[in-house]
Amino acid sequence: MRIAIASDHAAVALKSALAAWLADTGHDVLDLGPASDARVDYPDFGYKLAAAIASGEATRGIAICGSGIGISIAVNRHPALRCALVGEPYSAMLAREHNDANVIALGARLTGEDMAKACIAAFLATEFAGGRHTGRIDKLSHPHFEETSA
Ligand SMILES: O=C(CO)[C@H](O)[C@H](O)[C@H](O)COP(=O)(O)O
Repeated sequence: MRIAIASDHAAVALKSALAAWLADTGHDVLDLGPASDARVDYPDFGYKLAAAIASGEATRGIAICGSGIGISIAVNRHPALRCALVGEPYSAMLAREHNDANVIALGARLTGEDMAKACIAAFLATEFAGGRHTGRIDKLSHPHFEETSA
């Protein structure tokens, strides 16, 4: 399974550490940048990651910015992507089991390297449970915003 990883300037150091760790543990890693900590805009790298997953260039993705918020919003703009912002492994596991997330987002200014690794390990080890969750995932692909009568 190929894993794409991308960040903004706030998370370059964590991204490099995680990419090296993933490669050391036998994963095929696609590092989509940035290559330095020069200031960049998280949407550009979130969109790059989303495109790599949507095209099949990678199967799963890890998106990192300072808080994880901006880049997770960017990734989720792509209709084929489900990105979950996580800070501990239980959420990372549920993001796969219930939400079939293809990307997790992490906040480098909030989550340390060891916790980030634990989140990624849970994310990569968990399969989508299907069943009652399948229809809910389908609804995410076909959003509807009718007003309720309440
Ligand atoms: O998108 C974010 C906030 O939701 C990220 O934390 C960014 O990394 C952050 O906004 C970058 O901030 P900076 O002051 O430009 O380093």
